[in-house]
Amino acid sequence: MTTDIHKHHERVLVIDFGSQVTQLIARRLRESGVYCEIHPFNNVDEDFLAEFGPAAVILSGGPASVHGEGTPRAPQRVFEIGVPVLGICYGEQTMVAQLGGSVEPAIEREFGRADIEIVAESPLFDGVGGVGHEERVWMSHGDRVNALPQGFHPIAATRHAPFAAIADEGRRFYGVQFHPEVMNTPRGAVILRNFTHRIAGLKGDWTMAAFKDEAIAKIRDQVGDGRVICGLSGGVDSSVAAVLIHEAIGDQLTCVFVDTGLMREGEAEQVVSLFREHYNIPLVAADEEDRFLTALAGVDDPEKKRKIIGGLFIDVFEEKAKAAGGADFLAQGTLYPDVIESVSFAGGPSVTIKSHHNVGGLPERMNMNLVEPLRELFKDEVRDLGRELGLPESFVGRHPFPGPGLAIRIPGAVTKDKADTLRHADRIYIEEIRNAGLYDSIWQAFCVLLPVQTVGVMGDTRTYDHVLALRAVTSVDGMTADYFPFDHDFLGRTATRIINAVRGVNRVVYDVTSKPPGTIEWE
Ligand SMILES: Nc1ncnc2c1ncn2[C@@H]1O[C@H](COP(=O)(O)OP(=O)(O)OP(=O)(O)O)[C@@H](O)[C@H]1O
Ligand SMILES: O=c1[nH]c(=O)c2[nH+]cn([C@@H]3O[C@H](COP(=O)(O)O)[C@@H](O)[C@H]3O)c2[nH]1
Ligand SMILES: NC(=O)CC[C@H](N)C(=O)O
Ligand SMILES: [Mg+2]
Repeated sequence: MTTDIHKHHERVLVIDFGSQVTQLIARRLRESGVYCEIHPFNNVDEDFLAEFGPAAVILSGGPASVHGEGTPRAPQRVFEIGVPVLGICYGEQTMVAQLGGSVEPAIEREFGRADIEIVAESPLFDGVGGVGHEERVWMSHGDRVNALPQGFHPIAATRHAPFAAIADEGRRFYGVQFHPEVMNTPRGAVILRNFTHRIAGLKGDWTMAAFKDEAIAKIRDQVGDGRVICGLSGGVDSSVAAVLIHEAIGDQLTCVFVDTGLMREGEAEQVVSLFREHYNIPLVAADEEDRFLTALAGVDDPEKKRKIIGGLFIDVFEEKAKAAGGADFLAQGTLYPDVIESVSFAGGPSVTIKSHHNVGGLPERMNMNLVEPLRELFKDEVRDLGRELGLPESFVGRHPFPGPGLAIRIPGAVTKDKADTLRHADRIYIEEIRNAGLYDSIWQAFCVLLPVQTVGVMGDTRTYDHVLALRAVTSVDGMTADYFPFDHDFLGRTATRIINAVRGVNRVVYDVTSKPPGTIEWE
């Protein structure tokens, strides 16, 4: 259902018809200071609409065809509550069909870039252009509107889609065949902002400062005088969650940092000093290197490694919670993308690619309630909140780091020696990335120590050492990723430095695989 936070803000409801890019609608709105939530079309009924009380509604795109039988529709009530409605692609098509117009398979389908021509003045195109202006947009559709409902007129057209944008200015209903939410529609954000700010009259009251105060009040309310335990990894999400909760309830919070022996160089020290010394947050640092390495000895199957690590995390949390006198709540850094229920048209079970370690299994076994203060936020918003809370940039801007740590960057059996080698190489690689000013342009970068030895020659001697792979990707949410296009100078310089400095490595390669078909990590 809806969250409590929204009650204090102007809010937009995004009704999801299953488009691949629905999340981007929410991002664009949030970027302009508007709070919104995404809900699947089949969860939005009259009661829900009344409770949510949207100031405007956006209907997303989707894979179905409006003229197909039994395809999704927006709840008719959406058009009766007197708020502005914007239909995007499928959203435009279903709005047209539901209000008395019609949709047909297009003669020419349009995928990719297209130019629309504005054919009537409309507040939707304020600052974009007037009649006759051509604007670059991104299209992805096989159907098109061929007759408008009463009250509508076209405001933009393409050669193949005479109703590329439509408006009923009286009722404040708008439809666009293109996707304003994607970056490939350069002025899409302006168009969405026109809808929320000019047409719906929203002020944009969603700021991290406001969020912070409300979240603190909400945590106090939920936790009362209970005790909270929080797994702290030193990553962005758990760090921000911990600092926020600490502001709310102080010493009722205990953080547990597990040093798995599979962390990056200096990481354990940094986490402990930041949280103990700078924030004075009670932190149990559990040095469990031996335990993790012993449990992993000789295990080379990636899934087995992940399961062993996940299980040990739970054991350690359980022990530390008991030692701290028990806990009533478990804090997690769950983010909004983890929460959104996406609409699945494909059906059928999905396959497990990797068992991501998570502490989600913990509460049931330990009988604790969850505190998840970041559930409404995207990662970049979490970073903003971290800044708002005064977390140093060195934490806020960090690349994500997986819970299983270096274990999944050492294909084959993990040993302490290998972990040390990898740590050393990784430190140099990241240093080179920082020196080149590239750290913030890369979403995640790391080294992988391969279980392959090759022959080399160093100082006239034969070597027979390991191959190290460098990985760096760009991404928005880790779901898809592209390899980062380093220049050859950078790669050459970094390879030389690593081979000279790191014992046990005599060859360096760069991974140029995107995701899909690869994954970001190698295991
Ligand atoms: N070494 C660790 N010690 C304690 N808890 C951990 C550790 N590693 C992971 N966790 C727990 O698992 C959760 C999920 O890890 P995840 O890597 O997804 O998030 P994060 O580390 O907070 O942020 P980031 O995505 O930036 O790395 C963390 O929020 C934290 O609660
Ligand atoms: O907390 C985590 N526990 C895990 O078990 C785990 N496995 C992968 N990752 C991180 O998730 C993102 C996507 O990784 P993949 O493309 O390799 O699946 C990347 O950012 C990975 O680093 C994990 N994070
Ligand atoms: N991107 C969309 O929303 C596509 C809508 C519809 N499936 C079409 O092909 O026209
Ligand atoms: Mg992490």
